[in-house]
Amino acid sequence: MRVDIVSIFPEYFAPLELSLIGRARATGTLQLAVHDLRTWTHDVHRTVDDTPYGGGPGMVMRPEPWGEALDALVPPEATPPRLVVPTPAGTPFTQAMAYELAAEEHLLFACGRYEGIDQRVLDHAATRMPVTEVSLGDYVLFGGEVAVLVIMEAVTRLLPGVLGNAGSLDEESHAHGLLEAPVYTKPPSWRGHDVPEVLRSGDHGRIARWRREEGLVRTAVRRPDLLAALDPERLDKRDRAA
Ligand SMILES: O=C(OCc1ccccc1)c1cn[nH]c1
Repeated sequence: MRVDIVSIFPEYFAPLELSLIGRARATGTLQLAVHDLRTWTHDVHRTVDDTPYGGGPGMVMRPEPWGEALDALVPPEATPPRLVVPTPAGTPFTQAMAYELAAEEHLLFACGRYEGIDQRVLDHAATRMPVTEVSLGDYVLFGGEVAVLVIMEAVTRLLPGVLGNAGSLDEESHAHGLLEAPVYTKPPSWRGHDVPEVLRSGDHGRIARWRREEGLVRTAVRRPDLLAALDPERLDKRDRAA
């Protein structure tokens, strides 16, 4: 997968050299390039923002630098990338969207700052490539950079070969629409707290049922919204009978 990131703070993305993402880059699974939006400014102050039409607080990112950046990174003959723009006004980012993005050949992340990017940048881009405005949650950050780090981690870990133990993908929270059951490791008793006996029973059917039950209870308590949206097809067949 090829990923381009455009930001006025390219140094935010140094962490993408580390750990499993660093290894995905070293093995060629992920080709990542980070670009400074100011590359595509031409004034002495390298201006990327201006005051908002219609008034209001803050500044808006000017369209021209973004237009030139996208022209440079998406030449007309190239297969267009999906343009991903983190914004509080976006579509909720979910594990399902992480899988969709992980299936793309080329992603281009645009990091907004200030009050956002002039809408015409996205409207024009949409004539040449798919555009996804995505929200990580109902809060406001200073800019899209941190959101891109989150999305990059969620997507990269789904790429083939990135996670050592492939099993850890299909058992994690949100993998089957439920929250994951609690996890334990040695010692069997710690500060007066014991590991649930079932997990040490060796009875794998019983353990699987316990984990599903615990996941259901957690989901009902913490995320009733997920329970309402639960697709019975994704539940284990034994649960559907229950
Ligand atoms: O703050 C966010 O993105 C950065 C951003 C982009 C445009 C204008 C202001 C801030 C964000 C919050 N949830 N998901 C994304």
